[in-house]
Amino acid sequence: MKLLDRIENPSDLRKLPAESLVDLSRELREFIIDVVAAKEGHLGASLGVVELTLALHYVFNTPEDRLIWDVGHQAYGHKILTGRRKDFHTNRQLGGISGFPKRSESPYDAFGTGHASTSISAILGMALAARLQGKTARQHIAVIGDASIAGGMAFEALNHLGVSDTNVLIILNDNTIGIDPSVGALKEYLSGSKDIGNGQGNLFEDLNLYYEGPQDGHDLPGLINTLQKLSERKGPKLLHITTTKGKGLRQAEENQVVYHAPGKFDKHTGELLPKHAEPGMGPKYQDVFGHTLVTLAALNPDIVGITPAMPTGSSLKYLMEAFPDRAFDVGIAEQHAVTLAAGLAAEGLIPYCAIYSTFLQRAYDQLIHDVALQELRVVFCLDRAGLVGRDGPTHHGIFDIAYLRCIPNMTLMAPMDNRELRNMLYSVQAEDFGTVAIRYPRGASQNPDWEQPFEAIPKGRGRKLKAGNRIAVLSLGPWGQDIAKILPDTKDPDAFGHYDMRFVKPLDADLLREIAADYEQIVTLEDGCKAGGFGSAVLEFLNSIGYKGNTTILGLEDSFPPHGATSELRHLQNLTPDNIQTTLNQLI
Ligand SMILES: Cc1ncc(C[n+]2csc(CCOP(=O)(O)OP(=O)(O)O)c2C)c(N)n1
Ligand SMILES: CC(=O)[C@@H](O)[C@H](O)COP(=O)(O)O
Ligand SMILES: [Mg+2]
Repeated sequence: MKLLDRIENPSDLRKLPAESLVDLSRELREFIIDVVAAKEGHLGASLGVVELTLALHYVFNTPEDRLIWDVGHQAYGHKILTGRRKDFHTNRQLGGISGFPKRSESPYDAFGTGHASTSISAILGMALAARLQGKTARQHIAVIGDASIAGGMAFEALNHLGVSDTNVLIILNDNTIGIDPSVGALKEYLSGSKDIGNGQGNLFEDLNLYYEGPQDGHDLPGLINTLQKLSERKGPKLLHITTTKGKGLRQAEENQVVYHAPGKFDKHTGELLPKHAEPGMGPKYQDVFGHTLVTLAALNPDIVGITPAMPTGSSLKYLMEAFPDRAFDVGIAEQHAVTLAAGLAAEGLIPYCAIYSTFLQRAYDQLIHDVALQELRVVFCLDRAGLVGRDGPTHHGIFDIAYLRCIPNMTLMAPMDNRELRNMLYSVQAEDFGTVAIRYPRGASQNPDWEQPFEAIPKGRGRKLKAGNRIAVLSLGPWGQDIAKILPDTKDPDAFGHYDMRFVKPLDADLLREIAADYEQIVTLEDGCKAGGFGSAVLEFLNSIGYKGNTTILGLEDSFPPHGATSELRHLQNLTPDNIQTTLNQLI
């Protein structure tokens, strides 16, 4: 029997002699590789912390001692050792375990994560609570990566931690990379000062933390030793370890960007399995964005690009390659990215700031105070808008319509397909739309021949795609393509008109008046939360002009959608193309 099969939870682990843990680390790595090869998910980060994970659960008394994993994409080993080995094959599947720590899933998941740089604040909160509640023996540990510790929240928390006199241990897992290589002065400080442990000018010691390191994070006996020593030391402390992302799988070590989340691969050879593109599909929306921006930047010298730590994911990397001086990866720093864009715009440049919809949530005040209020011309390219699939509730980009449309001076639009995305990106530099957000989803678009000559889209103008005589369907974004396919198969195709509204703000008031005059019913459709979204905006307008017909809003219910394939999540919301067709038939 394998050692790993004997571990139901960390108390089993703690019964093992320390000498057997190196064998266990091999088994744990192999287990992660086996499952992720077939089921997909985040790989490199978990492989890099196998020794750390074993050492932490061996030395500390989890779950009584609190352990938080920043971002949480590196917590697969933690899940496997804490009661979820048998369920691990369900990782990120609908109804299965989450790909991130989740409080409702296990008492060992002390804090839910997914977005970066939260762990130090959260663990400090727990440590302060322990002190107030008289739990003086409890230990509090946060594991944070070299890219995540550069995030503003982490710095804010370190500032507090250093004067807190709490029982907190921060483990800085330094593998010199985030998803893409880490950037910035802190990265240079960490990688350039191999002897920052010598006490001279050590940033962390200067912030009042007891510091140990840099230490080899793959030396399991060494780690256990250090953690045992640190567990006996009171006060805030930081252990700096160096690890290799992807450790134990050659390809993952050599190609760390791709093997961050590689998709399916051969568990024996490590080679990626080919992805089968569906016939008739176009490139990913991200690539349409990335390549179009390069074309536009060549035409317009005022264009610059910004990404907070997602050059590959957002495809801003193409601009970084073509115009290195005009593209900025600022690291995990969404708030800085937005205000940086404001500064560039204030000087007359046109920043295209590519941010995942879910991560822009973090920079809401910057968006209002630094950009919109000052009427600055910044183009927010809101990637991963709508349901994102297996990353789940921490990552769905479903709130942006609601949180953006209430901001004065904003223009908010969504392309129905890749050509429209291309034309929107073109239009916002040809004409001044002010502060703009263009939202588009994760993954493949339709239309292989998307690179057509640019056509300007006038601000606030939707378009009629099909006339009808009873019910108007007003779609926003790519789900409009489903409508175009569904309508001919409804019970009465002539009944339905179809409008691609393109803009949530400003709404196309002229077109809406026309629609209200011509149709007895209106249906809206969006890949976003219904509460306060596009449908709400249309309903508010129709109410203001005294529309007497029925309005049906189709969108996501007032809940956090779980993780799973996007098609499954649409099914749960009654929003697959088939579901929508049924709904439309019922309205006739
Ligand atoms: C606020 C926020 N921005 C961006 C991301 C996307 N993201 C997930 S993991 C990651 C890199 C994390 O790097 P690091 O902290 O060094 O951990 P490692 O992957 O190297 O273990 C990024 C940018 C995120 N999860 N949260
Ligand atoms: C953990 C994290 O936040 C990222 O790795 C995220 O999973 C990336 O999502 P995409 O795969 O959509 O780029
Ligand atoms: Mg890292």
